Amino acid sequence: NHRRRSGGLPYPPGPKGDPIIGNLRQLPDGKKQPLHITYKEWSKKYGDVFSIESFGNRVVVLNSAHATNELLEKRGNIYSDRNPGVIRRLSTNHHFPGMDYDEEFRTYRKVVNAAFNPSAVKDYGIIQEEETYETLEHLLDSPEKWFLHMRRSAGSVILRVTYDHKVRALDDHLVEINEAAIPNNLRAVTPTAFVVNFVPWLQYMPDWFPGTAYRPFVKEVLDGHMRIRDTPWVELKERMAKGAIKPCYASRLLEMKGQITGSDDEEYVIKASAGVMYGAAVDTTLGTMASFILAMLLYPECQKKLQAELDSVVGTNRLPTFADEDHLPYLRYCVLETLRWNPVAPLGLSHAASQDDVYEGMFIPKGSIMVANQWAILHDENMYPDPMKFWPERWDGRFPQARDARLYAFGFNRRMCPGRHLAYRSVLIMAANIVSSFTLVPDEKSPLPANVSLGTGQTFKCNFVVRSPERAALIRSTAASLDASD
Ligand code: HEM
Repeated sequence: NHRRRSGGLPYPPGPKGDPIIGNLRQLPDGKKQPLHITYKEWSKKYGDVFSIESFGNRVVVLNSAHATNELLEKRGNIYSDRNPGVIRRLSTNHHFPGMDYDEEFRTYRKVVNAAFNPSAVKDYGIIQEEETYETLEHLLDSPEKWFLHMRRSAGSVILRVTYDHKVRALDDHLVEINEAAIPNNLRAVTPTAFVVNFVPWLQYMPDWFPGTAYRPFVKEVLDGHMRIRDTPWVELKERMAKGAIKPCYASRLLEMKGQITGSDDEEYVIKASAGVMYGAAVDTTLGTMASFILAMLLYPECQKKLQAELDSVVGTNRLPTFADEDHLPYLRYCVLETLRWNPVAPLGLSHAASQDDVYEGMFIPKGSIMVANQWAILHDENMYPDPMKFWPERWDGRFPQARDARLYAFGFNRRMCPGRHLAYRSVLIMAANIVSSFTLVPDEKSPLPANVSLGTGQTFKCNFVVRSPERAALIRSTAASLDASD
């Protein structure tokens, strides 16, 4: 069958496996070193496109911009499904990040883009500024809890943007139901997490049969989706009925209801799409902020240069706003460099092939899981010389071959992160304000990690030294004016 479908062409090369279980024994578990590093090493041996296989499931790993351009971008129409695991499929119920690239998915993306395109996102700038100023005050009060303050801030930005719901503390009820759903969602999209993903006929066996214990898990995932969709929606509708709501993703889309895609169930699409935002936004934005802070600690000369730019453009009598962005090139380089130097999703979110395909003489069968090693691309020395170094100046035009880090850090083509404009601006405004108000100094007794990885809850110590009593007073007075307008 393979010979007929592939015309005798080989699969992309890879480590030699065993019969049936394939590469199961070679699969790195990521404990010794992160997977993206192992994959980059293997790409030197097998080529920038290599593959591994187990129980007939093939994973194709793309380690170069050339390969992601040729496949995920140019042939995006056949490489935009999600991984074909049974669990992913069973737990996708209107959860669009897990959907294949089908009609329903396209409706969701249309709706999301209507409220998250670059011009719509500008309207949320005021929310991002206010949450940033509030975080500065929290950093003055309890700098040792910087990670928690930023978590609150990231949560409040996304819940205000989505539902006009302000988060005052991390015990907020919407934060809690969203946080509770995240681990299950991550497990649901991990192809190796359940036997039934490898042995699909298990789904037709009775509950007593070994390997069917995934069923309560799927129910839990689906229940979690319902909770995070319904709870804020009911509250939103109540407040809208009273006329007590500021413009946000949900209200903006409800005003356009019926005109976005023409479909009858547009309100359900708005509600279900809103429900995925917290989970997609918080850890990613927070991880990127933590990477920025780490970079400022490890590269104090960059921090000094950024402070000098902010001082000369913004001065000392006010805090940075989005209106300053165009005058702060070094700030923009620092944010791009953060996304490149320590991408928080180093292997992105895998896609899948919806058809058989041939690439440079290699056969890629339908259903293959496509992993883009975004970290390897963002550390390709042909585009980014001296790639391990945090070097914002690389973005000043001196390397014409350096493609914008956002083209890789946010994924590809039809699945590319729809929150990228919002995310970029969240990091930019927070980075500007923190460095303009504080000097970040490493803690002498605690060594710094070399990088930050997502979802581990791993953090590090950083001293936030306010730059002057006047700046502290400015933070207090700005935060007080926010409280007054609340
Ligand atoms: C710096 C922060 C962020 C990074 C690095 C990031 C990165 C990514 C990546 C790599 C993907 C997978 C793309 C692909 O499959 O090719 C993705 C998907 C997604 N992101 Fe983000 N993201 C960030 C912030 C956000 C924010 C703030 C939101 C919401 C406002 C968001 C919403 C989503 C959604 C809904 C998807 C799924 C898209 C789909 O399946 O079609 N992300 N993101």
